[in-house]
Parts: sequence; structure tokens; C-alpha cells
Amino acid sequence: MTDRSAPILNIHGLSKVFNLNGKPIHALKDVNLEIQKGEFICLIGASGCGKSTLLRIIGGFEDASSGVARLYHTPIEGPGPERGMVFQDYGLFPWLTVRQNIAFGPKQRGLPAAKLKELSDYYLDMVGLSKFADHFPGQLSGGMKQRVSIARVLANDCDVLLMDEPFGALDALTREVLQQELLNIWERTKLTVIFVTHAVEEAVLLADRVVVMTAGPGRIERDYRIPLDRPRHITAPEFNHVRQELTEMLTSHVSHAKAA
Ligand SMILES: Nc1ncnc2c1ncn2[C@@H]1O[C@H](COP(=O)(O)OP(=O)(O)OP(=O)(O)O)[C@@H](O)[C@H]1O
Repeated sequence: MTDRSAPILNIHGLSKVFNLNGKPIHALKDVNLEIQKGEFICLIGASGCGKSTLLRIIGGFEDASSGVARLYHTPIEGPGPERGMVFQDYGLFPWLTVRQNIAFGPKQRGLPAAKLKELSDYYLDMVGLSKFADHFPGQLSGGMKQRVSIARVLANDCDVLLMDEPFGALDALTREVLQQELLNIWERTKLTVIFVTHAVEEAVLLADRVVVMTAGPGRIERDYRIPLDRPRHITAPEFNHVRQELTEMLTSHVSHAKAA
């Protein structure tokens, strides 16, 4: 039986070596991480430190070279409905309408038409796109496409939302709106979120814990709990203080890496 009081994710001694034309690329080395159900985790670090690789291993899209990632005690051996992935480039089906995109997973699982309608209505409303149900992705803005992508993952009833720089391609204003919407959804659904970002401010705004990674090979350098209550205000002095602290953590790793 599944023990729901255990950490939802347990990553132990995880390493990943890619083979690029016969040359080993050490993407991750001895990564250890425990994530509790309902936590919002941000993974942050310099380009190439293995954030996406770690997310893809948790998603089951990539195998570890050694070590193990467990979801509720069970080693992850492939993708599964408990984990939903949201990418920067949306990953929508352009030939399906917004509603059909959202209902795609449940339809594959054989849900009847009435249930599909009810489910898609619910998630269309949650992401504020009810009026756009019959539009195609090509007729939507980037922010709207990302809302569809989030709704599609939620409609699959996952426990863990894996997000790889989901707002990286959006303009600053849309990004702020979507960050707020994501927080509202997270509070409403109690999902566990693992969110990759390059942006310190985004991490301080969203995360319970920020996991700082360093490159060559990628490992966890710091696991930092954000000492701020919610809701957070980016103009507040204490927010700025935490942002500076995290920025210093990140830049000190970059300068140490250069000096080494
Ligand atoms: N399929 C692959 N084959 C070979 N090397 C790979 C592959 N995927 C990733 N890598 C290498 O593994 C390392 C980690 O890559 P990864 O994409 O996980 O980093 P990242 O921190 O997500 O980077 P970014 O922030 O730029 O997206 C990099 O050196 C990358 O070149």
C-alpha cells in the first residue's frame, strides 16, 4: 500500500552521464533530495548544471546512470500519470482546440463524453480560458498557450507538476500574471511543484525551498528554505533581502567555479 505520509519524492545518490560521440558528459553527480507532498520547489543554477536533466529523470523521460529517484517509495522507471510536465514551448497539439487539448489525456483514458466536457469546463474555468474553448493554439498568445498547457496537465489528475522554465519565453507582465495564477492553482490543488528557473526573483516569489545547483558535474550546492510568509510582495524590503542573499549564493558559486 502507498504510504502517503512519506516524502512524495526521494532522490538518492543520483548521477547521470551522457555519452556524446564517445565522450562522457557528467550532467549530474550524487544528487540527494527529499520533497514532501505539497511543497513548491524551485531548481536554480547556471546553464548546463543539470536542472532539466534532473526534471526529466523525475518525469521518467530519462534514465539515471546510477542512484535512484523514488515516487512514494517506488523507483521511477518511466513516465506516469502521477507526474505532469509543462515545457517552455507549451507542447500543445496545434490541430486540436483548447478544449480538446485539455481533454486529451482523460479521453485517452476512456472517460465518457459527458465527463470530458465537465472536466474540461472545470479546468478551462480554472485557467480563465472558458471563452477560448474552441480556439486553436495558433490563435492564442504565449501566456494563453501556457495556461492551456497547465490545464492539460492538471486534467490528468497528477500529483507532481514538473515545470521546465515555463514562463521563460513570456514578456514580463504576462509572466507576473501567470506566476500569480500558478500560486493560486497550487494553493487550491495542493499539488507538489518542481519548477526550473534561471530567475532569482521568480524563485523567491514562488518557492518554499530553492535548490541551488552547480555545474560540472551538476550537484546540489544549497537547499534553501525561503524565510518569507505568503503572499509575498516583490517590493517589500524583506523580499529584496532574500533575493540578494540568493543572488550572492549563486554568484559566489560561479566565481568559485571560475577560480578553480
Ligand atoms: N541528450 C544529451 N546528450 C548529451 N549531453 C546532454 C544531453 N542532455 C543534456 N546534456 C548535457 O548535460 C548537461 C546538463 O544539461 P541540462 O540541460 O540538464 O542543464 P540545465 O541546467 O537544464 O541547462 P539550461 O539552464 O541551459 O537549460 C549539459 O552539459 C548538457 O550539455
